[in-house]
Amino acid sequence: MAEIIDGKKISQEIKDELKEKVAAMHAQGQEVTLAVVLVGQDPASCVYVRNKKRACEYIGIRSLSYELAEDTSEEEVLALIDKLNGDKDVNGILVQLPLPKHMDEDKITRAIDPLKDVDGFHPQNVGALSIGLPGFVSCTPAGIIQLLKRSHIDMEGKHCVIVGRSNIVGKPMALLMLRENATVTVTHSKTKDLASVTRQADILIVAIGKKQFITADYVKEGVVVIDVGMHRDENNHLCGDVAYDEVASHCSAITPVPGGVGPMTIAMLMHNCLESVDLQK
Ligand SMILES: Nc1nc(=O)c2c([nH]1)NC[C@@H]1CN(c3ccc(C(=O)N[C@@H](CCC(=O)O)C(=O)O)cc3)C=[N+]21
Repeated sequence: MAEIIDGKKISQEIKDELKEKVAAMHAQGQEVTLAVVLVGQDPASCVYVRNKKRACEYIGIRSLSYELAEDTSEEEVLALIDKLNGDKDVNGILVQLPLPKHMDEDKITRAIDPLKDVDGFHPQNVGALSIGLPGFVSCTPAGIIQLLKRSHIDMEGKHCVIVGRSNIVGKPMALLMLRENATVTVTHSKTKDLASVTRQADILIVAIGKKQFITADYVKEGVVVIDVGMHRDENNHLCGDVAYDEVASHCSAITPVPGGVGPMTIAMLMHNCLESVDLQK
């Protein structure tokens, strides 16, 4: 039977550790503040933003929320970021993605002060990660490392196959796995005979954004499967990139959706908010 990696429980442990740290910071007169910018009313984004606010409240992080209309201009968003960059009482800045189509996400990401970029999306933080310098690490891949470490799953020398090469999950995931001394293979939509590659994985990390794409024939017996996907199935239930029901019985451990990677993303965002205070010193 596969061990079900409980992301809800592990994220709660992390949030409790952070809550204690924030209490100690408060005792020293140090506040922690996260500014969240949401443009438009994409329902999924609204849910995530609400969950982030709730996590901030729990931990004792002050959250400022900027909810802008869908038709806000790019200049207005850039002006707001500029103001938040210059505000010494703001430690972390997060601009919820996706942004409306009339905005250049790259340009907006680059406008955020790298020392306040708690998402870890700024090129300076991506570069820092790639050569092992201090900086913010993208929350989802950082959360996956924590899931594995806290489940006592050793990464050293293991073959980790990543499916998906996005800038916010696949690529930073590969760098973090290298840092843990795993042997890393990154696969993507142009990979030939994908199943023959994924079947070599000791640890398989799936972030392709295709509903229940990874079926039993993509895995070997005893693999650890991490599912980054988030979709709704025909019954409107949340499901991932992995066909959980048929894959789980082949795994030594697997993350569920919901209750796997998702809650860890938020816990690591909170972690980054605390780190931002130190980086700004
Ligand atoms: N600038 C930016 N930073 C992000 O980190 C960011 C973003 N934009 N845009 C959207 C994605 C997605 N994301 C999730 C966070 C938490 C859950 C999460 O908590 N999921 C719960 C279920 C939540 C539900 O019930 O819908 C779970 O998997 O158990 C999921 C997805 C952060 N993102």
